[in-house]
Amino acid sequence: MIAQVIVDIAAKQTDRIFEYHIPDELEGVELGSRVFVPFGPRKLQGFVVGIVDHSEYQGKLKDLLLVVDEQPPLTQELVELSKALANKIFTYRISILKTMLPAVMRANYRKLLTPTDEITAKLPIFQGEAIDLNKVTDEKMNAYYRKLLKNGQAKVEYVVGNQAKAKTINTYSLTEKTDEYEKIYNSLRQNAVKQKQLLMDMIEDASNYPKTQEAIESALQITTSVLSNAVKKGWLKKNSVEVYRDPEADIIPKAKRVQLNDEQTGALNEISQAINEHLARTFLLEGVTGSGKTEVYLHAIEQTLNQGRTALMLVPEISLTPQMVNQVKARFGQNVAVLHSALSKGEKYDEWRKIRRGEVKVVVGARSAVFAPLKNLGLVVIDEEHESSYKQESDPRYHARDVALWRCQYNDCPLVLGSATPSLSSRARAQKNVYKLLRLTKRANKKQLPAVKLIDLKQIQFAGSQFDFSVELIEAIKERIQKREQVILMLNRRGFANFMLCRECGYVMKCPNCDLSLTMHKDTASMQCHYCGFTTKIPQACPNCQSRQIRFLGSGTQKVQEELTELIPDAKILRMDVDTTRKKGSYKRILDKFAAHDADILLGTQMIAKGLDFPNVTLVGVINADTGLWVPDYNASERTFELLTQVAGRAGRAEKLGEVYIQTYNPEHYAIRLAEKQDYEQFYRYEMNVRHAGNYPPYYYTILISVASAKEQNAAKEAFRIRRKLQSSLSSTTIILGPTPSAISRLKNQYYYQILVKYKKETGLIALLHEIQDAAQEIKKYGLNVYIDNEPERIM
Ligand SMILES: Nc1ncnc2c1ncn2[C@@H]1O[C@H](COP(=O)(O)OP(=O)(O)OP(=O)(O)O)[C@@H](O)[C@H]1O
Ligand SMILES: [Zn+2]
Ligand SMILES: [Zn+2]
Repeated sequence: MIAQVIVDIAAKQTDRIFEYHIPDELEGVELGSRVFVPFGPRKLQGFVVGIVDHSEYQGKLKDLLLVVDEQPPLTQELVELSKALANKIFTYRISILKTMLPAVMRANYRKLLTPTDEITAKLPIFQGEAIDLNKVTDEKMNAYYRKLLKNGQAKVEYVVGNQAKAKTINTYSLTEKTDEYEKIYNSLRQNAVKQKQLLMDMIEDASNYPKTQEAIESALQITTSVLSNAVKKGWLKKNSVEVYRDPEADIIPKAKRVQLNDEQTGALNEISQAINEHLARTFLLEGVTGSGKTEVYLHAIEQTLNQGRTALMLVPEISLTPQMVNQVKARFGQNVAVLHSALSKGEKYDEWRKIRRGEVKVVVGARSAVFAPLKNLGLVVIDEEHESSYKQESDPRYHARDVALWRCQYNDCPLVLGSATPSLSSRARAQKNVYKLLRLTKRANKKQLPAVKLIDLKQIQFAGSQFDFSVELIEAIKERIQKREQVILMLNRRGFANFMLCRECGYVMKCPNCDLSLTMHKDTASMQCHYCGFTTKIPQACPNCQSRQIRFLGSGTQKVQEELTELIPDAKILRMDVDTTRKKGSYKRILDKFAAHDADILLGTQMIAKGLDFPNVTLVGVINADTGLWVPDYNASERTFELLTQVAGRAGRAEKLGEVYIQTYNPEHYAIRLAEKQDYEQFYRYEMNVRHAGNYPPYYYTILISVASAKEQNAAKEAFRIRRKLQSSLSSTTIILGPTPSAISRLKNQYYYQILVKYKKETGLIALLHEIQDAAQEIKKYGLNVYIDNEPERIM
C-alpha cells in the first residue's frame, strides 16, 4: 500500500502530495495520521492524506519511517477540508493541517546530533548529551557539526518534540488475597506502625482497591515511601493511569428550564426540521438583545443529540464566559468539551482528546474550535456571528463561518448564525434567501428594550474641566448606586491617555517601530505601543523641544476610573480591559465579583459589551461613542452601530427597566442615531445603500493584497508590479484600488502597501492570485512579504 503525504514545509515546491511505500510493520497506518518520512537528506513530519494501492510514480518509492500517534489526530472530513480551504484562502495545505491540531501537538520535532563512537562521545561539546541542532546559532559550530556528520562520527536523530503529555496519576492495586496479607501483617515487627496501618487498610478495605496514591496517603496519613516500600516487597502493584485535567471542575451546574415563547418556538421548529431531515440549510437567527437566542441554541443542540448526532457551538473568545459555559454544562453535563484560550495547553489537549475519542457530543469553543474533530456532526451554531474575531488575522486567514458552512455541507446538517446585529453580508444573504431568516423581535421576558439617550458632548456640561463625564451621566450613575442597582460603563480605549501632545511644537510621541502614537499607562508609569509592545518612560518634557507644556490626551479606561473615583468616592468599581485580564482566571474573577454585587460599576473596553447577562444592571453608559467612528475603513459605521447596540443591550435584561446614555460628538451620524433606536433593520437598509454607492461588500467581493518590507520603496515598487499584473488580466468591471500606503503605514519596522481588488465575477482571479502568491515565495529572500486576504475584515 502507498501513503500520500503532505510534508511539513510550508512552501510552494512542497505544497503537493508525496507518495511513500507503507512497510509491513506500519501496515495499519490510517488516513489523518502524522508520520515521519525521508525527504531528500532529511526526515520530516507529515500528514497522511490518502492511502492508495497504486502509484503513477515510476521510480522506487521510499518507505514511511514512523507513525507518530496511536490514533490519527485528523478525521477524513478534516483531511478533505484542509484541501478545499487551502485553495480558497491562499495558504499551504500544511498550515491548515497544523492549525487543526491543538497547540501542543503542533510543536516541532527536534533534530538531535548524537555521537556514534566512544571517542566522539567524550568530546567536550557533547557532555554526555545529544546536541539540539535547532538551537545552534553559531555558524562555526554548525560547520563543525557537519564535519562530524560527514566523517560518520555523529548522526542526526529526529525526536518528536511533542509537548503534548497526557496527565497521569498513580494508583495501587492489590497483588494477593486477603488471607495472605493477614499473614504478612502478623509477621511484621510491632514498631512498623505505618506499614501495619497500610496493610490493615488493604485487608479491611480490599474491595475499594485499586486506590489512588492521593487517597491512600491522605486517608492513612502516610508518606509515599511507605507505599514504595510496599511495592518493593510485592504487596502492591503501582499503576499509572491517564486522567483528564478538568478546567471547569469547580462548576456545579444546575439546569434552569424555561418555557420557550412563541417566537423562540417558531424559530426552533424551523431549525429542528433541518436537523431531523439532515438538511444543510443555513439559518440567520436575528434576535434583539436579550431575546433568548441562547435558549434556542440549547434546544436545537438537545434535538441533535436525540438524533444520535453531535453539535458544535462557536462563541467569540470573549463571550466564552463562565456564564455561557455553565449554561451549556448544566444542560449537557459530561457530554461537553470546552475549547478556549484561557485553558492551559495541557487542558486544551485533554479537551481535544475527549472530542477525538468520541467521548463528548457537544463542543463549545472559540474560532479554532471550528476544526474540532467531532464525528457525525448534526448541527453547528455560531453565536454573535457578526464578530470579526471569527476571522483569523494571520496565516492561515480563515473565517470560522466559511469553515462551518463547508462542514455543514459535508455532514448534511444545519448551520445557525445568531446575532442581535448580524454582519451586513449575512443579512444580505438572508435577504436573497441564501440563508433562512428567523427573527426574534422582543425580549424573552416581554420587557421593553432599554431607553437610549444621546448626550451631545458639544453642548453639555462636563462634570469637571478635565473630565470625560457629563453631569447627567454622573447623576444617573449615582442614582443607580443609591438604589442598589448596577452600572456598566464602556470606553473602547485602554490605558490612561492614548497620546502625548506638545502644546509648544505639536510633537506627538510615536513608537519607533510603528506608525502609531504611544499610549500612556499611569499604573506602570510607561508609554506603550499597543501593537508591538514597545515601552518607554513617561516624558517630563517634550522630547523634541524640551518644553514642559506637554499634555496627555484621549482618555482611556484608567483615566476614566480615576475620574469616577474622584466624582463618586464610595462607588465600587471593577475595570476590565486587556491590562486587568492578563492573568489566568482574572476575567472570570471580575465577572464573578460583579455578579455577586461586590461592585457597583463594571468599567471596560468592548470586552464588556457583548453576551453578558446581569439582571441587576439597569444603566449602561458609553463614555465616548466616537472612538471607532472615523477609522479609515469602509465598515467603521457597521462596527460602531453593532458595538453601541450590543452594549446598550446589557441594560434592563430582567425585571427592572434599563436605561442607556451614549456620549458622543457626532449625534447626527446615522450609525449613532440608529443605535439610539436599536433598530437593526433600519440600519441594515441604510448601510446597504451606503455600500452600494461606494461599491463595497456585500455588493462586491474583496481581496486585499498587502506588501511589506523594511524598505518603503521596495514595498511600493512590488505593490505597483502586482497591480500591473492584475490590471492586465482582470475584467474592466473589477475595481482595483491602490497601491496606497496602509492607514498604519509602518508596523514593527515593516512598511505596508496595499491593493484592494473589488469584483463581482472574475473566473481567473483565484488562479492569478495563486500565481502572485507563488511568485511571492521567490522574493521573500529580498525581505519582501506578500499577504493575500480573501474577504478581509479590516482594510486599513
Ligand atoms: N422563554 C423565556 N422565558 C423567560 N426568560 C427567558 C426565555 N428565554 C430566555 N430567557 C432569559 O432571557 C435572558 C436573555 O437571554 P439570552 O442571554 O439568551 O439572550 P440573547 O438573545 O443571547 O441576547 P444577547 O444577544 O444580548 O446576548 C436570559 O436571562 C434567559 O435566561
Ligand atoms: Zn515640543
Ligand atoms: Zn510599535
